[in-house]
Amino acid sequence: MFSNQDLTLKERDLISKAREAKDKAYAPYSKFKVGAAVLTKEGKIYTGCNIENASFGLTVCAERVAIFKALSEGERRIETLAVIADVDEPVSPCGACRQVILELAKGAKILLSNKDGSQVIKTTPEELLPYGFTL
Ligand SMILES: O=c1ccn([C@H]2C[C@H](O)[C@@H](CO)O2)c(=O)[nH]1
Ligand SMILES: [Zn+2]
Repeated sequence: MFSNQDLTLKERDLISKAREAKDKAYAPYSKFKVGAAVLTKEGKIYTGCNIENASFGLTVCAERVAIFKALSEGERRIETLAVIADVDEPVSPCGACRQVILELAKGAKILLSNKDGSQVIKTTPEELLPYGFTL
């Protein structure tokens, strides 16, 4: 476990971009706002927030929005993914996102932050989804 001051400036910046994205979350049902930010190997940043729907199963998580935004702009090399939510302990991506991260953010550094960055977990796609399914 790390805290903000143990992180590089780049890592801190990515977490603060994720925090800004969190404020744009559309989460009228759960009221649980999540933000994510992807940094590509070329240095571009794509952000995402969770977007819910009255048909609950259609909800898309912040992580997937950020990753899909990057991929849809042609990006294929994700260096770091940061995720943040207003929680005391680092936010934990759902199973669906873990599967997507394993395939689309292969080799990336994953930063999972609590609300104020006082607790940050640095992990990997493989650690998040051991024995994950791939083709
Ligand atoms: O890592 C996570 C965990 C949850 N959510 C969203 C999905 C839903 O909108 C709300 C409550 O689960 O939070 C995310 O976006 N990312
Ligand atoms: Zn998810």
